[in-house]
Amino acid sequence: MQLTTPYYLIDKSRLIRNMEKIARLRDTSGAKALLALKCFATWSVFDLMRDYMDGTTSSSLNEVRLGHERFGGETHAYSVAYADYEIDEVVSHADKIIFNSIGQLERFADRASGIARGLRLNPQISSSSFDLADPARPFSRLGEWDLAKVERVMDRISGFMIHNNCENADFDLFDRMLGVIEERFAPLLKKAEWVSLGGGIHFTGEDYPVDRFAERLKRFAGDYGVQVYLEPGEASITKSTTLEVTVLDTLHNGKHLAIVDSSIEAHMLDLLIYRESAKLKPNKGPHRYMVCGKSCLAGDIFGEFDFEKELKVGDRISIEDAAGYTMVKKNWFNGVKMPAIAIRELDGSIKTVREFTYADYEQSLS
Ligand SMILES: Cc1ncc(COP(=O)(O)O)c(C=O)c1O
Ligand SMILES: NCCCCNCC[C@H](N)C(=O)O
Repeated sequence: MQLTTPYYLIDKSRLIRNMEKIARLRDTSGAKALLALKCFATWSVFDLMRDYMDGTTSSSLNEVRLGHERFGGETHAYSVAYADYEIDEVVSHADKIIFNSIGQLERFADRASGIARGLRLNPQISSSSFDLADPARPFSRLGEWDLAKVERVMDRISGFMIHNNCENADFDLFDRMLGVIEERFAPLLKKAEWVSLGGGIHFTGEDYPVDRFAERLKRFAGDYGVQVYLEPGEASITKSTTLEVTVLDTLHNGKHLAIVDSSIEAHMLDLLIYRESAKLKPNKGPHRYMVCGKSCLAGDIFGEFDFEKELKVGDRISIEDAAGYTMVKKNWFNGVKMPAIAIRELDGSIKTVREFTYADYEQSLS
């Protein structure tokens, strides 16, 4: 039976391709891999993912709890700032807690004395071409960079987290930036037991030199005597998922337009935030359409794509690469029907794991 659109469709066989690359990297480099829940937190596939990854990392109390309860393994807690009322519960779910600032560390170190504590370092360089996602942007609040200040709190921490990559598919750039990190922070790294190099490294992408990457991580671990962690979000789930939609209307207003039963604003928000087009395959043929969402936002547009045939009401469209920063960011703008979440199992069968109803919409408000 055809499922009713819209729905996100996670394909386990595609997900496994990423997982196998991650597992190979762990074996060859000795690095541990933690899923960044901020990017992808659809726990129905955690049973598959946990066989290939060491655990999760988080950005909030809710995420650390989800990681602990639904994924298991090693659970890292990080937040830009913890509130007094949440710190004890955060600690109860975590193996390690990483503070974003010395101020937070000093405030909460004693309440986190039962688990490993760390600090976020900001190396003041990044691979991000997006100001919005650049942790090293001017006046950044993300981590400490003053070596002397960090030296003074070394007795309260055993490791560091450094996240400065963003969709970085260029190994040489990663390598150079790690070199700068070593130059800047060598005295601190030598005193650490573990270092997380964060996420944003696209090592599961095609043609990424995974062996060189593994060798670099292993060398870094050996030089400083640290356990290296990676926090892949996008790299864990890239190309595993589609957003399945249906054409509701077609118009011609100088261009051919197709309106679908979804919304980029509500269901693939990152594309709108970063001004990127959605991806469609094969995107070939003589009929060009602007594929638009059904919210009232004038710019609710997935992109312009080429089709073999003219689109008509009822046609199905599959939007590619719809796992990262989508389901975790979906919202009820315009009350648009929220996509269900479905999984294509390894035997090809599809099961719906979550549907959202009017009650969910109503209960999201009061
Ligand atoms: C600290 C940290 N770790 C990991 C990630 C995951 O990044 P990505 O999904 O690009 O791999 C992020 C992204 O925000 C992050 O801030
Ligand atoms: N596709 C456009 C850029 C996406 C950036 N994603 C990662 C954001 C993450 N929150 C970060 O800040 O590193």
